[in-house]
Amino acid sequence: MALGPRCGAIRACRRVLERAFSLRKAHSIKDMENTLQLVRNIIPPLSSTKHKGQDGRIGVVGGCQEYTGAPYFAAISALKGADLSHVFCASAAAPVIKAYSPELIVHPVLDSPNAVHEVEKWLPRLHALVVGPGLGRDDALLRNVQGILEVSKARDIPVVIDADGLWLVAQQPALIHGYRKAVLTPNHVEFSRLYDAVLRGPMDSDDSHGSVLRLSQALGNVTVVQKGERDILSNGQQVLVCSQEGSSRRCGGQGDLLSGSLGVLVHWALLAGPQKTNGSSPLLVAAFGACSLTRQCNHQAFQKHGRSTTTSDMIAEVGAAFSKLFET
Ligand SMILES: NC(=O)C1=CN([C@@H]2O[C@H](COP(=O)(O)OP(=O)(O)OC[C@H]3O[C@@H](n4cnc5c(N)ncnc54)[C@H](O)[C@@H]3O)[C@@H](O)[C@H]2O)[C@@H](O)CC1
Ligand SMILES: Nc1ncnc2c1ncn2[C@@H]1O[C@H](COP(=O)(O)OP(=O)(O)OP(=O)(O)O)[C@@H](O)[C@H]1O
Ligand SMILES: [Mg+2]
Repeated sequence: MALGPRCGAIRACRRVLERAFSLRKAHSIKDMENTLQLVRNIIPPLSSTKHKGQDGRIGVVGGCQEYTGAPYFAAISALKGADLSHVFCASAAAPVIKAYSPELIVHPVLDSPNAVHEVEKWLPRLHALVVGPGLGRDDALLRNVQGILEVSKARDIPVVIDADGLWLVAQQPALIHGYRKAVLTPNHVEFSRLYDAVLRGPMDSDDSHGSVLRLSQALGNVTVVQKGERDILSNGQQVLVCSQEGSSRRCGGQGDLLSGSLGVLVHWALLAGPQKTNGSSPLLVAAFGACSLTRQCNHQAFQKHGRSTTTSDMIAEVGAAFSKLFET
């Protein structure tokens, strides 16, 4: 009997908390829907008057003897929206990547002494670069990639930097400091490494929004996408959260799908400009689009394949996931 009023108070308290939680959830669903609408605004219409290349010519810089899957995943994901997709890789990786797909244009140049020039001559024909998937950490390759980043910046080419490209940036943050056309896509470990290198101290794991915001600011407002259970995105001014439903399957290669699709979305977003993104940064909107797409692919693939889901299964879902999210 004595517990009666206390139980009532606990129930009332729980109702208040549940209501607050469901309001917060409703609010974040509304935010997500508003941002998805901005992504829809930047997608170029398909048209019979366009020529090959107009919807995007994307380059992936990565691929070495050990890693051939990552550059393939990134490049084929880019090609699901773009018209042409190039891979600039080490010579040992090229025949393997070519054999995975006749649809990719593969240049075995990354370990050549002229690597920077060999890539630079293609830059006038490319709209964006994705730098890092499967690059490895060989010093000579990293030096070449440093040169490629420098010439890309000089030509104002947008760059998505992922995987071992982030390793390079952690060694030399000045390489991309203040470059407003760069997007970094670190996973949990890559983010801590970058944060440590740039802010010279461990991140506050209880404040992921603040950590992403501070890293972006410290890099001169470069866009940062911290991948994880929820993806947190910032350009040092705004913070977006993507919690599109995925699954609990965490096979390797999902980040490559994200960076490749982001390559083409970045091009589309910059082409569309801030009037189509309602004043939000086009790069943030593009990044939100790539995060939502990757997570939706993961969700759909998991429905069909469960625990055996692989990144190839997710790539097979790109078309349907894109339609569901962006062509509704
Ligand atoms: N099939 C392929 O060729 C693939 C190649 N990959 C390449 O492999 C190279 C190394 O990439 P890694 O991502 O392994 O980078 P790192 O070598 O920096 O390793 C990161 C480590 O952190 C762990 N990790 C990841 N997320 C974590 C989290 N949330 N919490 C705790 N630990 C976490 C991973 O298991 C991994 O051991 C890159 O070049 C990458 O592109 C990957 O993209 C996966 C697919
Ligand atoms: N715990 C999680 N729950 C749901 N989705 C997640 C979780 N962790 C990562 N993701 C999603 O998986 C995708 C890839 O993120 P991940 O952290 O696996 O990247 P990665 O380690 O770079 O992948 P890769 O193996 O390609 O290198 C992102 O879209 C991210 O949103
Ligand atoms: Mg990765």
